[in-house]
Amino acid sequence: MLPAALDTRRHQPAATHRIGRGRRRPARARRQAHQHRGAMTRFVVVTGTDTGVGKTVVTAALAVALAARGLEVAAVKPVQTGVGPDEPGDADEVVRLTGSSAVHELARLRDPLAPETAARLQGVPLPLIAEVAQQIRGLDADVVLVEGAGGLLVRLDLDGGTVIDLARALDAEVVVVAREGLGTLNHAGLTVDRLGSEGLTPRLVLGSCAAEPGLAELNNRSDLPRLTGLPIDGLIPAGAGSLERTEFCGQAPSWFTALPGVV
Ligand SMILES: Nc1ncnc2c1ncn2[C@@H]1O[C@H](COP(=O)(O)OP(=O)(O)OP(=O)(O)O)[C@@H](O)[C@H]1O
Ligand SMILES: C[C@H](N)[C@H](N)CCCCCC(=O)O
Ligand SMILES: [Mg+2]
Repeated sequence: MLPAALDTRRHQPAATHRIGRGRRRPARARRQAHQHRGAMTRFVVVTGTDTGVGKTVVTAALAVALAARGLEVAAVKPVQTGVGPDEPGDADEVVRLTGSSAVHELARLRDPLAPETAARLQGVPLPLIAEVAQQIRGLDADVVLVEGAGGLLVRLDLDGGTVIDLARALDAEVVVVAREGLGTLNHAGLTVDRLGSEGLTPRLVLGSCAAEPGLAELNNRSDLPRLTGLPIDGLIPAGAGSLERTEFCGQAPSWFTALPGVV
């Protein structure tokens, strides 16, 4: 858990239990486990080909699927934009879907814009990517999921830092959430190519898959792996974001054929 002073969310998540887990291990056992895993913590950055592609829902689904493997999972939204002080943001959505209390939002800005733009308009600073990475490294978990804002090149600080810089600072795996419909071949291709040129090898997940896919959706499921060189590791069914927690936690592990953050 982040020390309270670092967890700048204005309101605590609803009273919740761990992701799909029963009682938390006693504090001494958790400290011993954390000391043991120390550098063993693995980081997964969840980015997307765009805003609104399903990064938050995928973050929640990954948290459930990893916890189902017996892993302690934490989730972080470094910068939330477009919500007021007492409105639910992405971190709250992850809490609602998973029941986890290990979910953190580090900064919140009023305008529904890119974090850099929203911060400039609000006249407030943003922590630099290096500072964000340091805070995230302080988390006590086997796997830490980090959701970006918008797509890959959206600036998360006032120094030009993006989720690419954060992934590099955390030596993180990168999950790219893509749409399944027409247009995704270009968006996913651009995103994957840019990550490759940065020396990062992403995984692909489709954020919202129709129960009855049309011509483009069907062909994209084979064209995306063929053109990006990446398998599709997860298909999140359309409507997943509207499921009740019990259904979401029961179904989420089945949506993935491979998981990041697992050695
Ligand atoms: N599988 C899904 N089925 C139905 N609705 C979904 C699904 N995934 C996402 N949505 C809905 O689409 C909207 C955008 O999804 P989400 O918030 O996950 O996108 P995002 O990529 O996280 O956006 P942002 O860049 O703002 O963080 C939300 O209202 C969410 O509930
Ligand atoms: C406000 C919304 N919820 C997103 N988190 C912010 C998306 C910024 C997208 C910027 C852009 O690509 O033009
Ligand atoms: Mg989101």
